[in-house]
Amino acid sequence: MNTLIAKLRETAERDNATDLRAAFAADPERFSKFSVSFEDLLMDFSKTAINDEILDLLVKLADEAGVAEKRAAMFAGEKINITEDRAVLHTALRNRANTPVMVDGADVMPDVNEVLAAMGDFAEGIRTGAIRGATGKPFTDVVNIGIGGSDLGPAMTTLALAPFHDGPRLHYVSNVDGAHIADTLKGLDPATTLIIVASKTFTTIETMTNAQTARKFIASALGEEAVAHHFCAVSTALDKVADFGIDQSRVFGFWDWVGGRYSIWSAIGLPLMIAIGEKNFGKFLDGAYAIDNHFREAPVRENLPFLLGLVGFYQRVILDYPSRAVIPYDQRMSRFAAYLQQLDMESNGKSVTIESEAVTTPTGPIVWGEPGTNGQHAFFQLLHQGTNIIPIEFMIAANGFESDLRHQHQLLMANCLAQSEALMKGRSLDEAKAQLLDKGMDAGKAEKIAPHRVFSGNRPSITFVYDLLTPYALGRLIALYEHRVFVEGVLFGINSFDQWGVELGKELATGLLPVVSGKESAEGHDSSTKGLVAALLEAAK
Ligand SMILES: O=P(O)(O)OC[C@H]1O[C@H](O)[C@H](O)[C@@H](O)[C@@H]1O
Repeated sequence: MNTLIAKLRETAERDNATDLRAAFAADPERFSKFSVSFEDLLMDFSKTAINDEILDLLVKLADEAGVAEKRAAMFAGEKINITEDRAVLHTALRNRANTPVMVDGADVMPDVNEVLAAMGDFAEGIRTGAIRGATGKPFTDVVNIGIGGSDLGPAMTTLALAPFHDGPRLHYVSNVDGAHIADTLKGLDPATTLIIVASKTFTTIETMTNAQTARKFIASALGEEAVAHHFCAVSTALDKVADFGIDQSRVFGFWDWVGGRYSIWSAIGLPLMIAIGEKNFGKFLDGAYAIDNHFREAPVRENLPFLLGLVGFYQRVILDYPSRAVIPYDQRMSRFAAYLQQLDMESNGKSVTIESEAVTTPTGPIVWGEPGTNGQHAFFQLLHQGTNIIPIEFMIAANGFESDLRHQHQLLMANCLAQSEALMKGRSLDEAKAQLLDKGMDAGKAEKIAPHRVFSGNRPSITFVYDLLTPYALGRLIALYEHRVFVEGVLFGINSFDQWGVELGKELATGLLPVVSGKESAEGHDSSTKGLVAALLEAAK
């Protein structure tokens, strides 16, 4: 085993380093030591079981793993996604300085700029009504059809940036379940509806199937010729888009060096741009670019994504916590955890190292979450008193957009801070007993009830604070998480940029389609699959 990892484990146990209350009691400077800021974004990780010695060891481990060199290789366009022989350059999409970024000897920036400008023209045309539907009416509704990276980014950000949404209404269809598209199209007027078909590969069965359903919705109401006016596409597979019958002038390309889960900055962001406008989309890119520079330049101990990665690695590998929860105290961020699930779990849910060996440490944690305060009334019981320790990442803006509802924002802030404080401090048996006795309970009953009211405390969390959730601030937050996933991936020793784990199910689904359609027998499948097929076919009779 890596000696630094062994040393980290030893240190964690020896110092009882997980005792957060003791750490706060011993050091009044703990907050200032273990919190960092970039612009108005503050990351407080003082409520995690980190100390100077552990941080030093983690920094050494990052040195040994070559995080800095690999970071440079990523930004420089080296083909660090070795299993697909691809560069990893989502950072080029928000390279606002426009410095050359070379892949295979060619600068990618002219292509990046060209697509961004074309998206801007198209988005503004839709927003102003200069581009209209087949019957001459302006578009009131836009339906984005895509799944995974071609859905989660634009869907999450459109919701998060609702206060900036002044374009047509946006709808997102992803699931192959016909219910999703049926419910979405119900109530929409084909004459004023624009369909965006978004797929990096343009082969994804869900998206292709929903696109055909949407095509019928347009063509049956307005005629085949209307399809050209009501469809556009976003893809890296321009030949396949042409086969679908979408006009070249309505196709916005991106490149194989943009991973699906990193593609919100590319033409996949078109629906967001239509919603909030070209200028605000530019600010969203600016925010990510600011974090890119910070990640590249800031010393490790002041570097938010780097530190977030180190703490995440420590919690996953050294302390062996299997999951982490992301809890934004922001209703508009309600899809943020879903977005992070793809970003993090598809990137770091791996069991093989970059050298094709079995990993020797745990890799990516299970990521999940919901906005506060809602989560408090649902699953926080387990976070406070359950038998697993689940580190939490809280986020809270200092200001809401609803200035007339400031008192509600104050309640939101108070709740966010109360949760991290409660998780850290807990309540001892003596405190619980004393509280009950104070309330007048008799001693015998207090003895029995008090254990149920004990909180172990020492439960870790990180809190992010920022001024206001603007396009810039959101761009910054997403890029921060992208680079955190990168840092952890390097420390795990894996390739964070492929996703072979989604393939097997896809292959088997293709084989099972004729079986569940009753065209082929289930022979050759296991008895469970055969039994399930029989039950479904019987019930569908
Ligand atoms: O954009 P597409 O090619 O349609 O792919 C959509 C999604 O499907 C796949 O199964 C991958 O796991 C995702 O990384 C991807 O974002």
